[in-house]
Amino acid sequence: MIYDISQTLRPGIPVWPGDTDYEMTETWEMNDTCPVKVSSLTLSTHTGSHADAPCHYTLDGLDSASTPLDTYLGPAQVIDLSQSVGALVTSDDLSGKLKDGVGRVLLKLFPTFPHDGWDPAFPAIHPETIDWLAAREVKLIGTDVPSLDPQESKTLDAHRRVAANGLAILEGLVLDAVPEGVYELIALPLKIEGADGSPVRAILRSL
Ligand SMILES: Nc1ccccc1C(=O)C[C@H](N)C(=O)O
Ligand SMILES: [Zn+2]
Ligand SMILES: [Zn+2]
Repeated sequence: MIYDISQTLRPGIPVWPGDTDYEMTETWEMNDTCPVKVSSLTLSTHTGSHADAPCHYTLDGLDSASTPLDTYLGPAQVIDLSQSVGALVTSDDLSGKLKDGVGRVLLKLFPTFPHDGWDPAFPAIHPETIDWLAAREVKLIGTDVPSLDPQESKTLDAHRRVAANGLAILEGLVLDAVPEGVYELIALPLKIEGADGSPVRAILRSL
């Protein structure tokens, strides 16, 4: 079975406060003299379900065109913390839940994904949790919230620990319909030179 865990990119999709609104413009219209329809897109690199690139949070970090592809392909464990999580996910929240050797963890923190709204107080990840996951061979952390750090964070402590441990990040996933378990994750960033992030079409395939 395939679970589509991607937000729909559409006019009005909620974006980070102050960031670029999503817009699609028709540049060619199909008609009697024009055989094609062609559009152009304006959007933030962090719109919807996306992969952060290291250069988003680290000076001289890799861009979306350079991040290793295999990180975004392979076994991933979905863990639902939405009924118990506080402001920050701690390793206590994950203790006893992490299956050995899966390598990718997708954390469901929203009880229901807010498709039409923005929750500025979304749960985030305690920086020590990143070190705890990295110590257990996790190389990708994904979540349904729009950032690993709280919205008001200026120090991006969780992102800093991701950089220190060389993990990959997926944010803005939609996990409402996915039962907890291990799946095959496919969520490749676009090959955009210089980009600090990229929308992904994220899916989970039953193993
Ligand atoms: N668009 C922004 C503008 C300014 C600061 C953060 C954002 C974010 O979108 C957060 C991002 N998704 C992150 O990786 O944490
Ligand atoms: Zn992001
Ligand atoms: Zn991020």
